[in-house]
Amino acid sequence: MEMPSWRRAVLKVGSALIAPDDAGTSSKYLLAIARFIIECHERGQEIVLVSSGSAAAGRKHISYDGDKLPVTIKKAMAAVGQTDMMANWSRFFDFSCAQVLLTHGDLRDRARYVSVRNTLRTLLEHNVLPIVNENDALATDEMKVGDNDNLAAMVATLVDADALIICSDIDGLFDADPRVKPDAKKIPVVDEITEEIFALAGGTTNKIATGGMRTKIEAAEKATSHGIDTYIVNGRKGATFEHLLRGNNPGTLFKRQQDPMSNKKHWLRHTLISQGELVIDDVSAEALNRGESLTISGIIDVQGDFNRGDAVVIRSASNAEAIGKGICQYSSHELMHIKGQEVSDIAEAYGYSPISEVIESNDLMILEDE
Ligand SMILES: Nc1ncnc2c1ncn2[C@@H]1O[C@H](COP(=O)(O)OP(=O)(O)O)[C@@H](O)[C@H]1O
Ligand SMILES: N[C@@H](CCC(=O)OP(=O)(O)O)C(=O)O
Repeated sequence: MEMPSWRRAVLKVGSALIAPDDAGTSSKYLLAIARFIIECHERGQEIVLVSSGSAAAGRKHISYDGDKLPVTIKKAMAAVGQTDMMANWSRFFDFSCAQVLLTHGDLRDRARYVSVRNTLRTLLEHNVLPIVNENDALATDEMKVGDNDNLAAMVATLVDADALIICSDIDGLFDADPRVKPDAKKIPVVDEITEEIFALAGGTTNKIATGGMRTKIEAAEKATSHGIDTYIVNGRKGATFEHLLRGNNPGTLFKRQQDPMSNKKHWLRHTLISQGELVIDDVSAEALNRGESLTISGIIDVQGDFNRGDAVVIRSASNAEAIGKGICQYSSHELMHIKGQEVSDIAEAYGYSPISEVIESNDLMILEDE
């Protein structure tokens, strides 16, 4: 099967390929992947590599016998394994590699998001191979993306890639986990990611991997909604990369949506985590649907504890469904005092005149827009 051509791709490589035998990093599978990256460079196709495997690589430096790794041990393994993982990649290339360690905190802050985007674009302009991983050594639960499939999708939208290629230890998405159901069938193309597609996904049996199939489908959902074709392929097979170079689809292709979201709306929808909720009246809900901003007078209720600049979900009082998400210019504490009031009344009562826009239309994403 033919695959669409691409100019810039994000290539995600899972832990099972970096450190396959529980004995630190290995070149066993990376050689074919590195050859693929070199060939893409020679053709003028740009690659951003998102590489897992720091914790898997670090296992040989920090011994731990228990079954479930404590977070501190995993972080220590990631810190020591990250340098091994980078060194293992670098030795394959004549061009330079750059280490870029990110957390979700870097991606949900718009200024930091734009800054990372500029850095990655500059590295590509200078023919440097960016190698991205989550900054596991210091990321806390609140700060982290948590898995590199979703991180790779966020990076793909960040650099406006045309393709996201997720290299795993399996041939693609099957109608059930083939390790559990050996007669499961591979699905070559997914036109639309629905709940039925998510229901096919099981977890991982690999102790050091994070996602399993579910996070790969989440990543495909993020990327395809940004107009990025997404592939899940088997990185253990050299033939995979020969197929990719010939323009064939060796795994599962999740087709990009024809009507992708704008970069900022995508960031709001898929990268920002909401910290609270605003319940608004029907008049305001209609105004939002017309593309207007949300004002103080339309707010009926405020839920959660959030600061200025945090993302919040918006619901209308007459409908339980969320209608949108946006960046709030007020904290929950401030809004509790002024919600539902006209600016002139607030000025009279409190002696100051606040801005009436709680969420500007530019910082707002209506869910029906998708
Ligand atoms: N429907 C499915 N199709 C294919 N693989 C599946 C499915 N459900 C669960 N899996 C499991 O997902 C695993 C790949 O995810 P994971 O172990 O996290 O790999 P990686 O380290 O590459 O991210 C496969 O080895 C397979 O056992
Ligand atoms: N950031 C982690 C990997 C997290 C992850 O998603 O792992 P995997 O499921 O193997 O892609 C690491 O480098 O160990």
